[in-house]
Amino acid sequence: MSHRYFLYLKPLQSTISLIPNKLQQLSLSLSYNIFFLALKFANSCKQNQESYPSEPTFSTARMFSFADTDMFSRRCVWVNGPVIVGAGPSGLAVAAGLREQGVPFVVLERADCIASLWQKRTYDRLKLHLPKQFCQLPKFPFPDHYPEYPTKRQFIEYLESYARHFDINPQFNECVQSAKYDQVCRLWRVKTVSPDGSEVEYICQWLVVATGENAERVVPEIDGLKEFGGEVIHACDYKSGENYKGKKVLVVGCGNSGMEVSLDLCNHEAKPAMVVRSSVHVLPREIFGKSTFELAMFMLKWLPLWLVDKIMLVLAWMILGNIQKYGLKRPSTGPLELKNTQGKTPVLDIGALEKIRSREIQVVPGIRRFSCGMVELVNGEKLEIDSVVLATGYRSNVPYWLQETEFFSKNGFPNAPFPNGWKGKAGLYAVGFTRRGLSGASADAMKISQDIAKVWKDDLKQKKQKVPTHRRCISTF
Ligand SMILES: NC(=O)C1=CN([C@@H]2O[C@H](COP(=O)(O)OP(=O)(O)OC[C@H]3O[C@@H](n4cnc5c(N)ncnc54)[C@H](OP(=O)(O)O)[C@@H]3O)[C@@H](O)[C@H]2O)C=CC1
Ligand SMILES: O=C(O)C(=O)Cc1c[nH]c2ccccc12
Repeated sequence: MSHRYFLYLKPLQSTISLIPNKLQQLSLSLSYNIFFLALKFANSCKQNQESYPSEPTFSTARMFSFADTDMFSRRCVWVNGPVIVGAGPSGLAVAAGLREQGVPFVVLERADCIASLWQKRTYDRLKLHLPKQFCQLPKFPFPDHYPEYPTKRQFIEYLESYARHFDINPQFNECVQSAKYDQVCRLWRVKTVSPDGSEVEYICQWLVVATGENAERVVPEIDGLKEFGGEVIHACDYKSGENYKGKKVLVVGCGNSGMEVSLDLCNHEAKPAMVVRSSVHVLPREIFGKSTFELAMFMLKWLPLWLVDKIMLVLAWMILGNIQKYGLKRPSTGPLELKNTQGKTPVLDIGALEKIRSREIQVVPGIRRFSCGMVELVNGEKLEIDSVVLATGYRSNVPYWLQETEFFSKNGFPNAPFPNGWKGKAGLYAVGFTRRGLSGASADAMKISQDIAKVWKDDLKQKKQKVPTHRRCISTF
């Protein structure tokens, strides 16, 4: 189906690659002409879209490949529609919305599969900890038989079927190195590199950043970690506790990852100690049989955030008791306000607290330094340990590749506070950076696909109108 739209100008490329080196320099000036010719060509094809009667509703983005300026080493691809960077839930949701509205697109993905965070960087026993209705993407619900909290496998299968349903076929193994807006041609230039070293430049009118809040692991520098000598992994490489039986494992961090890794280690008869260096909100996953998250969202419809926070804390205290005595100090800011202001997710307890109470998970304060086979804590206590799991969180990687400083801040999140962080200038969009989980990503995705589709359709209408006018002109002569 896509063949008709992929026009690789092979003859041009091979002709040029035969030109000797000196002449290649000369032809650089020509290449801009080639570029604009290609743009014109692409635009005229867009204009003639209605002349393809058999065009499927699910059309692939038309891409025109031609020789590029960089000594012709990099293939250049014109994308007649948006480029979406990232094939996680956010990127897929935008792609689905565009597909529904007949807007072509290209999805670029550095990994060799969709949703690589879920497929490759999560542990085996992971379950979504929000109920399924908050985790499904637009226009395609979870299968009815899915449980309230789908497993990682079920979620991945859902995403695979989502991509299949909307005929989304990302360009895998293409890692975006840089993206910048070209003021001259008023288009985005997105450069990718593949594992074999081949490079491609995509040129497009719209750029959708869907690389996520968790694109890179955070690995803190801790004194003496190099001298430790034992195994040190990040939580994203932790699959299960089966190889840790009987081992003393230091889990650094007490977010949802730290808690769930510690719990999994316990369930595999390992001996975890979990570092809590500051404070943490722990809430039960359910209150009186109802999801805590759902309850909070419901209350937020009627009550101010500070009051919902107070109610949540009273309920948490009633159900969990005083957790301070186990070393789990609560932050002075309420759980929802903390999530909103600092992006720090409260822990939704799925059993770790029980293991903390029974001392199967030991809670320890911050780390002073590591030494051979040992860790020294800030209270001076020394522990012998076999392994370390760094559950120290994730960060966005946008500043490393997007050459733009107005819309995105240095931390890789949009500057504008929710709900304004989805749309920048010059066709730039961000999806899945609202710190509101998958439902936040879905809401962004719907706004973005509608916004782009509107311009796309207006453009098309204008061009359609131009054609008959032109014909009329001819007929009067
Ligand atoms: N089942 C599910 O749905 C799951 C969802 N998640 C989600 O994934 C996201 C990421 O969670 P997570 O990986 O836990 O990351 P978080 O960023 O939530 O937590 C990182 C933790 O590491 C601690 N930390 C960082 N550096 C150090 C250090 N040098 N010494 C000691 N502690 C340190 C932080 O402490 P401090 O607060 O003091 O900085 C914090 O407790 C969250 O949104 C979470 O909800 C995660 C796991 C499971
Ligand atoms: O998992 C995340 O990162 C989310 O943003 C969603 C989320 C999980 N648990 C929560 C508790 C309060 C607010 C949002 C979340």
